[in-house]
Amino acid sequence: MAGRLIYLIGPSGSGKDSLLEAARGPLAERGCRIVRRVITRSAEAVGEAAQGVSPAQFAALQAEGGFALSWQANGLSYGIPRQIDDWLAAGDDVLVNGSRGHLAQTRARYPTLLVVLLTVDQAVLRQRLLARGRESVAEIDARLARNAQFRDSLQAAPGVFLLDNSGPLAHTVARLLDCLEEGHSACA
Ligand SMILES: Nc1ncnc2c1ncn2[C@@H]1O[C@H](COP(=O)(O)OP(=O)(O)O)[C@@H](O)[C@H]1O
Ligand SMILES: O=P(O)(O)OC[C@H]1O[C@H](OP(=O)(O)OP(=O)(O)O)[C@H](O)[C@@H]1O
Repeated sequence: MAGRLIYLIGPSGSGKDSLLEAARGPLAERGCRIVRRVITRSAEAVGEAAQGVSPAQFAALQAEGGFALSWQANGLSYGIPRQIDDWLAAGDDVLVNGSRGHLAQTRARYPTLLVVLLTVDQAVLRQRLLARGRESVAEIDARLARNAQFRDSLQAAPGVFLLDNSGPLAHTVARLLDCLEEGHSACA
């Protein structure tokens, strides 16, 4: 039986990367893979969760069909390696750090996907982005404005599992694992 694509989305700074890192071990124990993204971000700003490439390298990978999914946002290009289709076909679940802006296209390609929307209060979000210190204040403001565009429509959308990350990360990890194990209606 084919595995399930779990599409984790949420505003920049909501904690997607932190959640993936914290849940990496328990997810692996449950046979769920986490794919490493390809991003046109400098190598020092990416880690285990992503591979940094130049725009030319990204274009070459895309041209040779290397991506199952790809999108542009925040001035960067993001690619999800095509390898996920082999994993899914082999019956493994695959968790992807995705894009809200690319949700419709992802749903078209993977109709049975589980969408997990990470939410955080906007004021907390701003504090977390400032504390993370990866972007300039102008870039942070642009991310917050982008979040405001998506927030209301996505939080009310059917088939989207809302996962609040305003509290301790350990709670969010536990809730994610519950969702995957219990077959919440949005997880079915
Ligand atoms: N539950 C949490 N409580 C406190 N800080 C958090 C929590 N989750 C994430 N953070 C912090 O918020 C910042 C943004 O998290 P990050 O994982 O980089 O978000 P994203 O990948 O969604 O942009 C990081 O500095 C991270 O340490
Ligand atoms: O359409 P959106 O939902 O806004 O998403 C756009 C991109 O921004 C996030 O990545 P990014 O590398 O910027 O992660 P960050 O959240 O850590 O900044 C997200 O994972 C998407 O790749």
